Amino acid sequence: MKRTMSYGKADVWVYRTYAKPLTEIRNIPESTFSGRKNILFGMNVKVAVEGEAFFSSFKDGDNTLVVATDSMKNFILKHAGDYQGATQEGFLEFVSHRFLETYSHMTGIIISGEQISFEELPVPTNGSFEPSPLVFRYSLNEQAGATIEVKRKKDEIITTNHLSSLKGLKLIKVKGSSFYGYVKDEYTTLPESFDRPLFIFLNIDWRYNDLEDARGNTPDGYVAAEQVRDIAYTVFHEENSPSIQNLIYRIGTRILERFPQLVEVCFESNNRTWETILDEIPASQEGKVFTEPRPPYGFQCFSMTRDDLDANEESSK
Ligand SMILES: O=c1[nH]c(=O)c2[nH]c(=O)[nH]c2[nH]1
Repeated sequence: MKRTMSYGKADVWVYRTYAKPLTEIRNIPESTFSGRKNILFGMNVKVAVEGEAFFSSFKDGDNTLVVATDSMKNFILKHAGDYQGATQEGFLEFVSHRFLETYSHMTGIIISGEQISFEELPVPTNGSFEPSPLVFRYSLNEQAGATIEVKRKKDEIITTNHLSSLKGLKLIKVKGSSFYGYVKDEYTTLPESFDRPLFIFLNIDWRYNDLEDARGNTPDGYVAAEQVRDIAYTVFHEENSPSIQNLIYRIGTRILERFPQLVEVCFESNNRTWETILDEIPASQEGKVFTEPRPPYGFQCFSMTRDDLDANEESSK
């Protein structure tokens, strides 16, 4: 059995001002997103370092080759100043290659980041409102994420895996969702619902065919988490869903249709459907009252590739 052995640093908060703006984004009908100014480029980074050379630190307490995790934090922060690109994926790949270039006894790096979003704020400018280029609002909403894996292979440093993601998207649709027709047996207590308030938490991951697109250097190549978010809520808005399973399938289909540069989309969804307290309010045509559901919660995991898209096209012919 192969041993698990790595160590590293988490919660490395990086804030870089005036990074290169992200431009030349593919236009899609579901989104007005056209790029990021990157006046503030912030992320929370986690790095794990691999190498057989570290075995003696675990076995014998020999720290001769141990790069302190505190130094790793400094390394990441220092290189944030050197990064010339516009994307989190690009930065994580840049810094992980630098780790292997600098420390010859490191053989692999797994690095991930969650982008800290700061929202633009409109301020009065020349008789109308324009986004302030100086003041931003810290956002507690969903985040763009990325994971990069880099390995040393003989004399080369190779990026062996990459994944981009949208984490913690929380969407409520107040009506137009149902859930019925499921197995009924002696364990069933859930009433069928023909119109439920559907509250979902979504994590969505996507993988590019060519990593170069993820770096943000190719026109129309980069897929922004903001665009994935906009597709997710647009599909939710447009279509009545019979289940979360089917909803995420349709969101995935739309993402793969819009972005031919992607080979795979993966979902993890949570069902947080509110509990109905009042089905009718006498003074209101269609108002209801809800509260948070009690635990436990349901979840769905689903990954899809372009083969699923081709299967859809075949069946609609
Ligand atoms: O969209 C849903 N899928 C399920 O599988 C499920 N199960 C459940 O109890 N509620 C729901 N909702």
